[in-house]
Amino acid sequence: MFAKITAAAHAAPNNSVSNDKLSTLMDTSDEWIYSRTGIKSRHLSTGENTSDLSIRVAKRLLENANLSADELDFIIVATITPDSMMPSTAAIVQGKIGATHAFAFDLTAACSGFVFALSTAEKLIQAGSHKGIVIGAEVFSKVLDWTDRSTAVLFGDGAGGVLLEDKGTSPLVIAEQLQTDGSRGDKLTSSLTAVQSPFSVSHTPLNTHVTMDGRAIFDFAVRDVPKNMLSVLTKAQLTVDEIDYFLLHQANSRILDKMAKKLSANRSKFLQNMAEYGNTSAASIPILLSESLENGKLSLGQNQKILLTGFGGGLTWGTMIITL
Ligand SMILES: O=C(O)C1CCN(c2ccc(-c3cc(CO)ccc3Cl)cn2)CC1
Repeated sequence: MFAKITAAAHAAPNNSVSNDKLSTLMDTSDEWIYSRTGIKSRHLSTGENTSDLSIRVAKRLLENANLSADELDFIIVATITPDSMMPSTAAIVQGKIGATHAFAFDLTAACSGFVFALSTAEKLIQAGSHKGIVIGAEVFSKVLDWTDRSTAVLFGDGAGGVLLEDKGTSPLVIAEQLQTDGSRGDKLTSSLTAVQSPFSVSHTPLNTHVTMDGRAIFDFAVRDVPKNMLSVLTKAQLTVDEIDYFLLHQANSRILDKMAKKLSANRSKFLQNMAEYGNTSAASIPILLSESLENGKLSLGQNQKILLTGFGGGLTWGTMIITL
């Protein structure tokens, strides 16, 4: 059998913060933020951590699929804002929902995390696992520098996920290509840790907050990512017109404009919800997927072909063309 997405869900903190609200905290404006990014507001935690959002998603997935947690074989959480490194956020979820037969691990690939995790999960199903959940989750608000308006206004908190089961009668993934370029990793960083011990000879103070060379990352997104998308279309022997919808990492609406142009694709096929969520990193694609299934744009079991592309810190980027 093949892997199949049999449920999707998403969750976000109730606290929605508008651009105007942010302009009372720092020198910015709704006009600047919206015109440059397409973001109008974002959900920001008032106390929920990444595991709490992930647990809400996991419980909704199990409800939607009428499954009990002890039927799960694995849980993967893609995040760069875990509650802790040890235990992993996935392990916390496993314990809290009672998935007693599931192995669980976090996966770190920044804004490409959900795509990397879904690709990994498909291979677990092909290798014999029967049911697993893949969650992208972030509480980005805890790693942002709230005195840096160039990054603080861009990101938000949230989680989304899918249930994978070995019920497919054809492959889930038509084609994929995952890529990394660590030589440009310094262009987008967070949570740096220094070597500090009785044996360390010196240490330079680190900026543990999110740092981003916006120009470099924007250029990376416009130059490298479309090439990756086109090569996966070629591998799949599909044209852009044969893709029903494009679900790209929700970093910036102008990026989606440029991607659609580069691919000579219909811009209206590039779904987006950054207006409400901002950039939720590894959570952005699964939240968009879950909302698009809820609003009927996407449907499970109708053989829709969708193209998922994540891109961001690492640098990492990756595209999967999947059949729903
Ligand atoms: O001055 C302007 O117009 C600014 C210029 C800088 N901007 C940026 C730059 C980069 C990103 C971004 C971030 C990630 C990380 O998830 C991934 C992919 C991208 Cl393309 C988002 N916004 C905002 C508007």
